Amino acid sequence: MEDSRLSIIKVPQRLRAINRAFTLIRLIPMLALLYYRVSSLIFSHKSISVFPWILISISELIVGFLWLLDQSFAWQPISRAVFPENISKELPPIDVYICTADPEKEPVLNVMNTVVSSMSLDYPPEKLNVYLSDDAGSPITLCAIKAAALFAKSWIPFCRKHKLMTCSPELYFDILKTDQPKQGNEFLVEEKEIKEKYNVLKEQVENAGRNKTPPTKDRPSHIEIIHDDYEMNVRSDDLTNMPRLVYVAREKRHDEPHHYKAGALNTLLRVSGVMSNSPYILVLDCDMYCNDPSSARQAMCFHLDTMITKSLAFVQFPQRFYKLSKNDIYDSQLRTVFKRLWQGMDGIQGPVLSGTGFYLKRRALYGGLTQEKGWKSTYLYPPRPAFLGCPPTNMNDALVQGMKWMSELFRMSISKFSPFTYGLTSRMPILQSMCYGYFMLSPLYCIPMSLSAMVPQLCLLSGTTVYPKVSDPWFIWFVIYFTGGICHHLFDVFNTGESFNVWWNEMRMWWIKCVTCNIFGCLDAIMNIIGIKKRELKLTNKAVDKDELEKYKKGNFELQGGKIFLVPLVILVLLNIVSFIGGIVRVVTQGSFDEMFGQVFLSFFISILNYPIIKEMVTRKKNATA
Ligand SMILES: O=c1ccn([C@@H]2O[C@H](COP(=O)(O)OP(=O)(O)O[C@H]3O[C@H](CO)[C@@H](O)[C@H](O)[C@H]3O)[C@@H](O)[C@H]2O)c(=O)[nH]1
Ligand SMILES: [Mn+2]
Repeated sequence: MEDSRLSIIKVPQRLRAINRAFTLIRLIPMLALLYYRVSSLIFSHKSISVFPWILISISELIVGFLWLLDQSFAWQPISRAVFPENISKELPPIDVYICTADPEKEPVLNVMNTVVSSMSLDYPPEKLNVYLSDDAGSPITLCAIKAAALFAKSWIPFCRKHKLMTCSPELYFDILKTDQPKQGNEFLVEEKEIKEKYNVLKEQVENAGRNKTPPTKDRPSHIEIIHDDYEMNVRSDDLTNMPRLVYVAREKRHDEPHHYKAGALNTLLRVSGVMSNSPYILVLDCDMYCNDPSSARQAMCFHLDTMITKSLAFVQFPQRFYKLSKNDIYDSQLRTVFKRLWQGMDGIQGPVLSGTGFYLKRRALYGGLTQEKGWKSTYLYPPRPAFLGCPPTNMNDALVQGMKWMSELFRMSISKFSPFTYGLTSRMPILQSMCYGYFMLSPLYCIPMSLSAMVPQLCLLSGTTVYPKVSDPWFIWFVIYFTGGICHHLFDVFNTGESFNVWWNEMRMWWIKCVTCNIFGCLDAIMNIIGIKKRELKLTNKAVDKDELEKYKKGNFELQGGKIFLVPLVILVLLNIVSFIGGIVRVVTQGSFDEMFGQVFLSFFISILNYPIIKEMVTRKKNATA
């Protein structure tokens, strides 16, 4: 019985117990601190400066509230494993959707790698249909997809014959050379041949790219079947049959909203509805190479399981990245999201749809995919990444992306889908509402993080205290609260098999995002809402600059191109250095260690956390003056 299961759930009991203990350990000091803040303000015998005190109290209140919501993710984390070899039912057809929007920012060769790798999925080819939506309607992409289809005719049999795992040619030849599973003369000869064919494809794509035509704002739709074995009646054998490949550029009119990716997906739904109408859909961004041909079968371990399929809307895979530097300074692996938040949500009702890398049941879309209709989701974090994307390699790209999210989340938090209206009226279970609430309100972290990097420091410079003295009995609560948080994070990082360095990088990047992306995201949303600024979704840049990549690999930040975006970061970092130095001088000359310790420590902490940023600023300054 046990071995015929398609999937299992792992409930990490120890982790759950430790998480809950940490929640308790921090809840008590948090309440104590809030009491201390309010009571000092009301009954204070001490001379406190009211204004900074209130600002700090507000910060701590917001942090406390968001922290409370955040505990919902740590309450019931689970993980899953699947056994595709146990599938005995007939596999259902799948439509693959790939969206691209701009041949400049999204290199066409990479898009073709996504296309080719998805065509190479280990799935019956007559049950796989790949649709590429080209929102630029670019002749370059159309030309490239034809060349890619030709290349796939050799590539797919090569992958199938040798059972290759890495089915994106770019990854296969360029990055994962070490991944080559086969040896032997025959294989090496074939590999050489296929490499030459890939070089031809590269050349063809490059040539197509040379003849740049500016995108037209108005155009009719263009739908073209690029390859269809069954229509062409070229029934050959199991090794050479290919999935159907379709190119779709939807109609666009400059005065009509096109709804970005959502609009593109809607078009694909309608087009594929007529052509193949498969019951399952795999949604991919143009930079998400399929990296494990078995991902479709893995997803089917849930969709074909009679115990869960009825209410299962989609199976979400995490977004993982190639070319990640060992020292992941931009925290691109998003460990917290994919190993903590998503697994936490999976234990409650399943993760939210994260835009790419999921196998969706078409039927779940009829009448709207909402939780009230009882739809659920599952999450799979397999050992081998199912899909691989391209990480940002400079601060600007890491920012732009974060800001987009923050802006949209903030808009949502004050829309009719806000956790306060939607969560309460839809009678969502409490833990679930907390999860959604956390996502939507997390942009607000910008307030406490900026205030706590500014107010105590300015007060330190002017000699005002905002924390209790070290000798004050209340001080210990601050210590427990602060170190409790640090320890919980550290435990979580170690528990997911990561190092001390990851913990430090995550903390820095989280802080940086709070004082940049979150601030600008909130401002952007507010300006949209009051109508000063038009809402625009900026595409993330996927073209990697060679020098930038080098710098990234060495673990150095690239601040160029950030402009206004980095202003708050630079100001806050400088302020903390100045106030740390000023604070030390004051403590030494006035002997005020007891009352000033908290503030000196905070300035010190923020300064050392941002050491790589300081280093980069100094290097840039030097280079500029040299
Ligand atoms: O008008 C548009 C704009 C974008 N896209 C495509 O949408 C995808 C995602 O855009 P990208 O700029 O790469 O956004 P990211 O910040 O990387 O996107 C993350 O966040 C988005 C939600 O904000 C999700 O939809 C994405 O799947 C997720 O990867 C890409 O394939 C684009 O080509 C279109 O098809 N049409
Ligand atoms: Mn992307």
